[in-house]
Amino acid sequence: MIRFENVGMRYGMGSEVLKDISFTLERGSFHFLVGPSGAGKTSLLKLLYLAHRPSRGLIHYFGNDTTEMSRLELPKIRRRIGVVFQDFRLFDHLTAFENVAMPLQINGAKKAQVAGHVEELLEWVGLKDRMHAKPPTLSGGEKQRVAIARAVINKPDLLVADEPTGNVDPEIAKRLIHLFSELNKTGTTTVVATHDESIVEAVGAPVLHLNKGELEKQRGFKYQPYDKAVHAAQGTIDGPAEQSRRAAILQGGKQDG
Ligand SMILES: Nc1ncnc2c1ncn2[C@@H]1O[C@H](COP(=O)(O)OP(=O)(O)OP(=O)(O)O)[C@@H](O)[C@H]1O
Repeated sequence: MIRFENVGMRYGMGSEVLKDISFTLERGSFHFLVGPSGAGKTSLLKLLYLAHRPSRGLIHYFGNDTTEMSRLELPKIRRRIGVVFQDFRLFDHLTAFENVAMPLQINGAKKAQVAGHVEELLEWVGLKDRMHAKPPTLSGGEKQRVAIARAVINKPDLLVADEPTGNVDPEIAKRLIHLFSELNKTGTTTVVATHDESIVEAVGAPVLHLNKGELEKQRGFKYQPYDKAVHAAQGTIDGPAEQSRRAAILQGGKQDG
């Protein structure tokens, strides 16, 4: 469903912070992303939630090649992705309830439909009694839980979470990971970047291990080379034009900041 092939990424004119990243995320899979500080986890997540374009390589999304997508098409795909940012990015002028309700309202849900659903989710993350509070009055862990509720309320096709348990105690962390795995069971492909080895061990999901911008180990991970995947999906082999287009992109011929 999502495939990276020989992906590189750089910030501006700097050197590559991600190099030759290749993996496939099957629909409905759950993966952890681990690695030391500065390894490139947040950068890889930015590629995954389409906030940044690769400097080389191919990223396929829900059957589309992102290097071919226009800036108008990207927002449509982004609406299918829930993101928990490391720094939360809540709207300070809105209450916890309003922050969580926002993705539903953007998608056109009626106010009456929204209320019950938002309350239920806030209760689940242990914040029902804080739902009318605004982010500046919430603790770090409370903000994190609001950010998680907002990311999952739409049942996204892909959930990307950057250190989602970094500010909460172990009991809440367990609960949040349980929420992710429940959502995952309903079909949401999930990628969680974390430093917390105990969570990785407890869940036992496949792990992407980044080190200095490279994928070092892929425990329990299945990578199918592009040609084989296309061949399997379509029963065809790419024509020469497609092959040379791909070769040019993989060599960095098609750049974008
Ligand atoms: N906006 C940016 N501009 C330039 N370089 C950046 C930017 N953001 C990150 N980097 C660099 O990219 C590399 C990877 O950073 P990244 O934040 O992806 O790592 P990380 O594994 O998420 O680290 P941490 O665990 O500390 O959050 C680092 O060398 C970092 O200095």
